[in-house]
Amino acid sequence: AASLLMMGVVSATPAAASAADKSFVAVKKTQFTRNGNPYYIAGANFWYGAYLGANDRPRLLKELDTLKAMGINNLRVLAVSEKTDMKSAVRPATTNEPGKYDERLLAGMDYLLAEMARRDMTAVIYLNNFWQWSGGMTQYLNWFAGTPALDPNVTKDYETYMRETARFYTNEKAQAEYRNVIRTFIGRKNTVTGKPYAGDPVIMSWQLANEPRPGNASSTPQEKDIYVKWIADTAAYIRGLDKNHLVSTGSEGLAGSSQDADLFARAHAARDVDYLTYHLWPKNWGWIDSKRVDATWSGALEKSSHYLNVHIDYAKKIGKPIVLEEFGMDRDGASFDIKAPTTVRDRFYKEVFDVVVGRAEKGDPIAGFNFWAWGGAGRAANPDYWWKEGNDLMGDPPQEEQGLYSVFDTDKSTIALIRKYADRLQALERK
Ligand SMILES: O=C1NC[C@H](CO)[C@@H](O)[C@@H]1O
Repeated sequence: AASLLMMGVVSATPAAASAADKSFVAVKKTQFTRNGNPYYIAGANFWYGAYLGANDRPRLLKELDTLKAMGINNLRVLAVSEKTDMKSAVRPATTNEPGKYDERLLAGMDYLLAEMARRDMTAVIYLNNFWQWSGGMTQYLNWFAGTPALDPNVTKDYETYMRETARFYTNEKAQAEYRNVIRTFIGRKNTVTGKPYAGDPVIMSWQLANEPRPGNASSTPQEKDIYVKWIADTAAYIRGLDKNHLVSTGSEGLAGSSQDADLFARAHAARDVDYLTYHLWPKNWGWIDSKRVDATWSGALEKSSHYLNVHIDYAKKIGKPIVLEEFGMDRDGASFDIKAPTTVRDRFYKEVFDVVVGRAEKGDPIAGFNFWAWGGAGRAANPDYWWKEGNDLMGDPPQEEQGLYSVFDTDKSTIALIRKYADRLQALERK
């Protein structure tokens, strides 16, 4: 135990702070509070933040300073990755095989959290992934069910991938190892600050996974019940380890709930799920054709506006805050080139912000946003824009072209837009 303690893997002391400690983000009816004030999220997706904490600290500090300067107060980051043969997954992984965790990479999260705390930022940390780009649930099944980890970028068969990946929820050995990872991670002591994670207010929320889905579009009532139970049980397990931090699911909303509003409500009614999440992807969901924007923009805007508003209405009914923790749009003409304009992206971001910030200002239960995703100083390394091990990491994980949705440090118009709306949200904290 001493060696584990020395490695900062387990904490010797229980969570230092009590739940009454106001420095932790908490929920009060349908709002977040922090340090006794309302708290709003002007956030970024920064999935690779801990990787920079391990492998490129000078770049990490620069990215955090740039993000702080544009009003960002929250980062949504990947906790762990699983080693896999799947081509479009990030390498190296924090988990090389069940129970074998890379301490050097885990210490990357220590450094990230220490530097975020110095900038008064908070972190939403997801502990698994429904998608393949960090190994994720399908890799757990490869370990414990012996099923092949089928990279949907290769098979092009997402329906099969989603149905098979959802078997993760009922595979006992996979669940046991997932809980080992949760316990190891939440029980960790930060090797930079000496603080136990469970007692560190820099963390806002533990998230079950990135975009967990009940299965594919035709998921059965039984699969939906399994999904609801997995969320409730896993959220309760996390609560049992850590009474200080919020718990969230990482759901996309209806798009991640087989378009079943009752399922979304049941899944998020769980006692230990503290707030709701949703994601908005007009291009991924086929609402907009980036090469035919004139013909498809109005339909995409109408669907997006409905999606944005209906989930805030769900949050009102369920009585919990909601965060739009992912949204994105590609560059003009579906280009990946950093020199391509971002006219359509900026127009889309403005529409999103007008709904999110506008309804937050009216006191509705929308607590803010995280745009997807910060690319910062990262640059695509290959003419085909695909990622290879050793290349810069950026907002687009390895399963997507490097430059698809990333907001780079040279995208001045988008950064200015984010800053403007971040300021409006921060103004609400002073009321
Ligand atoms: O969580 C996610 N949501 C959408 C992103 C962009 O397609 C994707 O990269 C990621 O898996």
